[in-house]
Amino acid sequence: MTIRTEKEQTMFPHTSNRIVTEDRVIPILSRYEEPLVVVLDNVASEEECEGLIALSHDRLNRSKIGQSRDTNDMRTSSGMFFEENENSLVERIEKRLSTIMNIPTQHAEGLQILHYQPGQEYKAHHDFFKQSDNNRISTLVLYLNDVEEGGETFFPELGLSVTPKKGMAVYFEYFYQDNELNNQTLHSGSPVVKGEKWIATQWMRRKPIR
Ligand SMILES: O=C(O)CCC(=O)C(=O)O
Ligand SMILES: [Fe+2]
Repeated sequence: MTIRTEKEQTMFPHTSNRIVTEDRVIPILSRYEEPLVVVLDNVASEEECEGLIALSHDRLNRSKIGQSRDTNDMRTSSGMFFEENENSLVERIEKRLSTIMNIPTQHAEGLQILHYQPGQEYKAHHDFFKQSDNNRISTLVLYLNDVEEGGETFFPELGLSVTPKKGMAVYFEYFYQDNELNNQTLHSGSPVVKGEKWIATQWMRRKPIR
C-alpha cells in the first residue's frame, strides 16, 4: 500500500455545502475524499426527471423490438443517448451538469438514459477506457426515480453504496495521476429488486468532442 501524504488535485471546485448554478441550488450531502465521490441533492426537479423519462421512453421501447436489444450481460438494462442539446430540457440539464462537474459542455458526451427492470443490473466496471487518446475523466449519475428496492450504485473498492432517489445524483472523477485512485472508482448498478430504475448519466472527456 502506498502512503500518500498529500491529496491530489481535484476537478471539483465546490468546497462549501452547496453548489449554486444558474438556475438551481444543489446541496452537497456527502463526499468520499479520495477518489472523490460526491452525493448531491436536488440536481433536477421532479418535472425534469419525469420529462427525461418521457422523452426517452418510446425510444427505449423501440430499440427493444429491433435487433439492438441489449444482449451484453455486463449491463442488462436498456438505454439510449440523447443528441447534444437535443431539446431545451436536455440543454438545460447539460448546462447544469457542466457547472456542477466544472467541465465545459463541449467535453460532454450526449446524455445517456438507462432503464432497469427487476433483476437488471450493471456489473462492476470503470467508466474510463483502457486505451483512448480522449478518455473519460468524470461521471455524474442522476437518479430519475425512486427505486422501491435495490438498484444502488455501489463502489466495491470503497465499500460505498448510494441509494437512488429521484433528483439526486452521484458524481465521481478518475483523472488522477495515481492510477490506483482511478481504479478505485470501480462501481456497479446493483440489481433492481422491486420497482424500476431510471438514470441519466453524463460523462466528460478530457478534450472537447463537440
Ligand atoms: O446504474 C447505476 O447506478 C450506475 C450506472 C453506471 O455505472 C453508468 O451509467 O456508467
Ligand atoms: Fe458506470
